[in-house]
Amino acid sequence: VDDGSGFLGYERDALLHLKSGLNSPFLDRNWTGIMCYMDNTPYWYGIQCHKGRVTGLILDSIGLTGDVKVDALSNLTELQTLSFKNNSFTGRMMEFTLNQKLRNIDLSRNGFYGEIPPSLLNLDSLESLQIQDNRLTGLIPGFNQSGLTRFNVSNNRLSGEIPQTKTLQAVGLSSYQGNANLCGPPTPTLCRVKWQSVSEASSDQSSGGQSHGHGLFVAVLVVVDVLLVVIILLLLFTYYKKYNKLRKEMKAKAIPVKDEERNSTIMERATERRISVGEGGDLVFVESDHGTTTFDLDGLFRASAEGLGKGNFGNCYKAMMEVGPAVVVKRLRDLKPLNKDEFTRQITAIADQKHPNLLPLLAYFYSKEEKLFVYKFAANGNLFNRIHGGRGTRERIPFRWSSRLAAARGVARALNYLHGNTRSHTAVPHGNLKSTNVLIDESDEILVADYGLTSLIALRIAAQRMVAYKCPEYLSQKSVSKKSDVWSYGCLVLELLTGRVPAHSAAEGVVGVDLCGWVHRAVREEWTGEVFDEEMAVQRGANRGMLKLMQIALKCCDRSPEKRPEMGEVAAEVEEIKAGGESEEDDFSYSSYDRSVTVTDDSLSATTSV
Ligand SMILES: Nc1ncnc2c1ncn2[C@@H]1O[C@H](COP(=O)(O)OP(=O)(O)OP(=O)(O)O)[C@@H](O)[C@H]1O
Repeated sequence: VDDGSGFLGYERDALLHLKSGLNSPFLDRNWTGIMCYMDNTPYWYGIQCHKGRVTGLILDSIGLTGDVKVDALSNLTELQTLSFKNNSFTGRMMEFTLNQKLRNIDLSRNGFYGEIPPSLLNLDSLESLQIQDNRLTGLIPGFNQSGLTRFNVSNNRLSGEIPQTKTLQAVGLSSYQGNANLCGPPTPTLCRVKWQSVSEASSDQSSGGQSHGHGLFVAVLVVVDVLLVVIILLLLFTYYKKYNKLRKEMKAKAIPVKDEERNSTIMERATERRISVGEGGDLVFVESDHGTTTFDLDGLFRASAEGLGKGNFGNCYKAMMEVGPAVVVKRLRDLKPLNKDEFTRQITAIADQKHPNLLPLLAYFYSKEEKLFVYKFAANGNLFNRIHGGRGTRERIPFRWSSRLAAARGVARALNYLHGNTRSHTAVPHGNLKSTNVLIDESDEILVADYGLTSLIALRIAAQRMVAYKCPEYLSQKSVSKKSDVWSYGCLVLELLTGRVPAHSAAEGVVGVDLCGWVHRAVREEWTGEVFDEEMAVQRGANRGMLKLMQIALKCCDRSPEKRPEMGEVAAEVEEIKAGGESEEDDFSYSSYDRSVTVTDDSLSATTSV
């Protein structure tokens, strides 16, 4: 019921009901309190509102699993946009009979199966239907809504003739590709052969030469089918026997790590602890300090897994084994075509990178088809959620200045190490620094993840997907360097200081900010004081430190790479910043701070070269 506060209680209940089936700790933390008030920016992640009513639900790429609760959606009668793109939903595709205002539906890149519900034909306002990359079967209903101009059912298992409606014929061939059994225009396949059942075919046999030929054809088909089934059964039987043998061998070969091994080299340990699964692949342990003694390949494959999300280079799962700490398994895709030795060399280089602020690689698995990385699980999530999650709700734990400074310090130390400025012998740029790749462990230590992938990912793919905060020279040259890392670090610090979602990580429909441009403008136009996240300002004594950190970040975000400082210099400057005020001068709190006062620190303005 609309109680006058600008939202409908039953829509909120419907969303909470929907959430209860989504298995998402992130939404559990974020979807609390009031979802939206009148036309203000919604408090809940992925919600769009108009006059307190839910008009959009955009939950893309956040690793949602399970079934969608259809009865919950039925209560969102003002819904115009629904997007669950790139998650791991399964179940039948839902009907939207009570969501008559739906204009955009995007369920692409999930595991929906079953038929496309014909009730979608009654959605008169439908403009876009994106259901590609699922497991849908059956015929395509005869969509004929005149406004439906964006339609994509590619990469499913649909079959039969594409209906000859104006709407379905107007969209290109690419909308249908990847469905082996679709026929008729716009595909080049003719729908000539009408498949008959065996009984129909044999009853036809008495009626002339043509049906005799057809009967022969069906008989050949049956024989081929039977042969195929026999071959498949034989293969399955052989595979089962081989699998059982390998399991027994594996159990016998698993060797526990001994204390004296801890100081041996990675390669020695890798060789000694190699657990062979025959031609299938190896699980190689490169780190013994994080409970790796407690699992083997079999245990890992049997562990219960929870999807953490789909990244640009593969999917991440949290694996919980019967004993020992949870680990994270990253299933890599789009790798360079490296042979096993080259792959091992690159991994050894990654595993060799050891720093308290780098997420440790525990083990890896290599087979021709599958490459997995096993990492320590960071129990307190990632920096993106820490900065932005649960805003405006009572559950939000404030992210204070001192903790943000600690995060900036941790990342600076890690990058400085990767850039070869400390003991590290090989200097490899990170190339993909962003707040979801900065993790927080159970003791609130900062752990930078995804380092070293530049050497493994196919160049063409890396060029498209790396560098979340894109620096100007990356846009023209498509290459990553230490200087592009420095730019990314500057942007990450600005995200920390402002609490704003940067443009690259904003979900569709959620407004993100070009942080560098925005803060540079604030400095130029002399309203710097207003860009700081209010949440940290409650703590006293942070004024000078915050300004100093912003000054460093802006230097890192210089458009010209040569003018950006080296990571060593940056790390040293960040180390010097004090978390609290030790002098009167440093006292600062937004409660006593006039936000209209401009902070025109000369040195700050001097750093901007935009
Ligand atoms: N070791 C870990 N412990 C806890 N959470 C993790 C761990 N590794 C990854 N995650 C989380 O899992 C999710 C998916 O991670 P993944 O690295 O696959 O994607 P991403 O960081 O969003 O993008 P990219 O592939 O570009 O790095 C992210 O939210 C990430 O923070």
